[in-house]
Amino acid sequence: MIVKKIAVIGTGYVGLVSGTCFAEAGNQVTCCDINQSKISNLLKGIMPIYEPGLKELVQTNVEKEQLHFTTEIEQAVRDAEVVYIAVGTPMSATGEADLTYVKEVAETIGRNLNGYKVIVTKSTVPVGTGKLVEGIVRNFAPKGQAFDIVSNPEFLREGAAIKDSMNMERAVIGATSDKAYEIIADLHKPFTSNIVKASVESAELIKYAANAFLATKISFINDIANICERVGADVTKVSEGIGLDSRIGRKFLQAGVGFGGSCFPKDTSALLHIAEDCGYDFNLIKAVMETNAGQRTQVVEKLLAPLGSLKGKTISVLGLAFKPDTDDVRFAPALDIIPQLKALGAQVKAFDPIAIPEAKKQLGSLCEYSEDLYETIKHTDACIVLTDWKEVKGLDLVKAKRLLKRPVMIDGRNLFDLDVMHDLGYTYLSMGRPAVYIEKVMVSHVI
Ligand SMILES: NC(=O)c1ccc[n+]([C@@H]2O[C@H](COP(=O)([O-])OP(=O)(O)OC[C@H]3O[C@@H](n4cnc5c(N)ncnc54)[C@H](O)[C@@H]3O)[C@@H](O)[C@H]2O)c1
Ligand SMILES: O=c1ccn([C@@H]2O[C@H](COP(=O)(O)OP(=O)(O)O[C@H]3O[C@H](CO)[C@@H](O)[C@H](O)[C@H]3O)[C@@H](O)[C@H]2O)c(=O)[nH]1
Repeated sequence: MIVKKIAVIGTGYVGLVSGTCFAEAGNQVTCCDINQSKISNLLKGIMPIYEPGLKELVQTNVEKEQLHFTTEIEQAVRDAEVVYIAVGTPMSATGEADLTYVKEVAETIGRNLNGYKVIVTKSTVPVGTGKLVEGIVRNFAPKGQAFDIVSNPEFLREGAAIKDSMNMERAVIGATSDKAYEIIADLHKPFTSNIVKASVESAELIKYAANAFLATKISFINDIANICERVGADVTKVSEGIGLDSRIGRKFLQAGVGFGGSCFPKDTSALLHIAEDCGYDFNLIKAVMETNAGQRTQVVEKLLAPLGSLKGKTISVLGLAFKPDTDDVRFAPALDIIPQLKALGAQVKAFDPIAIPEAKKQLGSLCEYSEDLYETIKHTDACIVLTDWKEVKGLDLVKAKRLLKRPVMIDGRNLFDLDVMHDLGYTYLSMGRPAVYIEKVMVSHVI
């Protein structure tokens, strides 16, 4: 690999992780952001996100002087040979990807183009954004200044971001020239030997197709789970039975409260808009989104079955993050479900080991927060499992039952064994598995 000077614009989950990994591979990397406090914290060694292994890797590369942080984006662009765009592309009010930040950055790059550079989009962007960025850069760049555009989408998973980036299953590179392709392929040599060379448009679509396919697997198994409940089958067995067929595979077949996070909800919606824009009615993806929304309301319906009304009841919610090992709460099930519980008259106590500060920004005083699992459960009428944190998986069920006012658990992640829950005397309603129903929901002794 030939060492490069790289500017990464946007120091969020993707920019910070990929910038750090490029530095770890020996490149000179400057991560830039418009958010002053994010950059000043990073300069003090304070990470803006929770991601296993990130802090240590940042520290090592800052000490080696291979990783730098700045808000001076113009200078970073001027100094770089490769400029990565890693800003957010959030869901707009109408459901498509909002390209405001990408366009802003393209203008900044254009204005500061002082020699040949490869401009790479890592943000998830609709097909055609490569051309859009090219047009903006050309508009603001000095006349005749050469540059190339590359689409190099990101596939990391939150909670496993460093691992995924240092050891990619594949890299996808769509470039406007062979020269640019070779530069970006060379940068990826330390991370993977599987490189898919595609057009810019194909690379852009690969990202959405990958996320939509995974989301489809989840909604498919959730639909099967809903059928299981009606016919007395167990979705975990169905999932195992189909997943052992290598053509299907076992991954992403865990039924539950539906997918959340910063990517699947927004990217399925953006793909629907991409399809609409080219005159294609993508019914499958509409159904995937619809099934997912339904999984959220189901949890509340399951709670109403044993409790009747929620008025005057207190419910404990186990897990605020959209999945374990992250503090990200974007489109987390808890953000939908806690307001539903409140609207039905319940008081809510919520547990999370890491995501409370992020959740508070969204939910405010809608619930009480605690990092103590058993304090959260204590004196509540029922608990709902929303995130498969290891702390929740390892819950002492005997102790939890003693602390609960009623032994009622709604499990949105299918964490516990049905026989165990039955023998312990829980009313236990999970997703796509037979209900464990204790006829009389007794008020148990609270220690
Ligand atoms: N989070 C993930 O797991 C993940 C994985 C793959 C792809 N993606 C995609 O990558 C992109 C970034 O996602 P993220 O989760 O890292 O977002 P994020 O919100 O965590 O970070 C984006 C950063 O860009 C900064 N920014 C915005 N405008 C800027 C500008 N004009 N100049 C400099 N910085 C600016 C913001 O301040 C923020 O720090 C999105 O398109 C997302 O869909 C995300
Ligand atoms: O069998 C499963 C697997 C996942 N999920 C849920 O699906 C969501 C997404 O999970 P995951 O894919 O692990 O998390 P993300 O960090 O959002 O990663 C996805 O989104 C990223 C952003 O585009 C991509 O880069 C990754 O490849 C893609 O996996 C979470 O709410 C999970 O709880 C399920 O409900 N059942």
